Amino acid sequence: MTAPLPADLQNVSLRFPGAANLALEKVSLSLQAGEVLTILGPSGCGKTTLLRLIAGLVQPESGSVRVFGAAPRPGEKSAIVFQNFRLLPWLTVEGNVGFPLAALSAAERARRVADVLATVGLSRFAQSFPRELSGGMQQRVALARALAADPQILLMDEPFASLDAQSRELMQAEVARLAQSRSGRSVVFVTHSVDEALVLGDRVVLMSPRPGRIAKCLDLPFRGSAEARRNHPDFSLLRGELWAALREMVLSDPQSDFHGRGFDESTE
Ligand SMILES: Nc1ncnc2c1ncn2[C@@H]1O[C@H](COP(=O)(O)OP(=O)(O)OP(=O)(O)O)[C@@H](O)[C@H]1O
Repeated sequence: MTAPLPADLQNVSLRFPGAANLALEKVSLSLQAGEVLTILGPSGCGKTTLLRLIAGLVQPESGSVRVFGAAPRPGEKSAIVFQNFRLLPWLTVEGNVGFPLAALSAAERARRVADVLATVGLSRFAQSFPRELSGGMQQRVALARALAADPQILLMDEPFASLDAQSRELMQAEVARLAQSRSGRSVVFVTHSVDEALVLGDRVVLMSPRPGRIAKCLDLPFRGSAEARRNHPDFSLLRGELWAALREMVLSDPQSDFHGRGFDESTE
């Protein structure tokens, strides 16, 4: 018997109460063990909703969502890292990271917290408060908190969007390292950045809005470091292809601020 997939969505449709459009329409997607799936698409195409379905935080109207062969339950197999960190300001780094581990004994909790803080390079800051840390470090704490529960699926919702360019690159390298270091853990990474999707993903899923659908799924022909990927002969080609598809979606979407506007390629 083959092992159940980390996540398997079949023909999933979902409409939020009162909404004119389906947030997702007939989305089918499978997540393999150990893979990094990057999800790219314009605002409102349902990227976050897709993550929330896998996390068991929302239910499909029709179709099925299975996580390791069962209906997903929040906090069971997956953990989410958000764009805005969501740290508790009155707790230290150690307190924040250990927060979801309340059910464990104090000794086991301390061991796990020390472990994940070492993984993200923050052992020296265990007693600091979030306000004493840079944005990049706060996002490392959020990542450590997600890893503390040892989830089999790490769901990342534009986690580096509010970081400066340098911190973002360092954090991307961190995620790439994590993805490679523990075989079996899968990552679903939502981003608005074509570059980030290509630098981190094994596969890139491009979504289109209103209703949210999967427009394209690319199996990337490169792996490894950001530098190795950028030097691959197909990198620019895929980057151009994804950009063109995104631009077309945004320009043809009546609800987009850019609807109907033409861009002169030479001035970009
Ligand atoms: N709780 C909710 N109630 C009502 N509508 C919602 C809710 N959450 C999302 N939506 C709507 O569902 C659609 C998909 O939203 P979602 O947040 O998944 O998109 P997204 O691709 O993640 O967008 P962004 O890139 O702007 O974060 C949007 O039209 C959004 O307005």
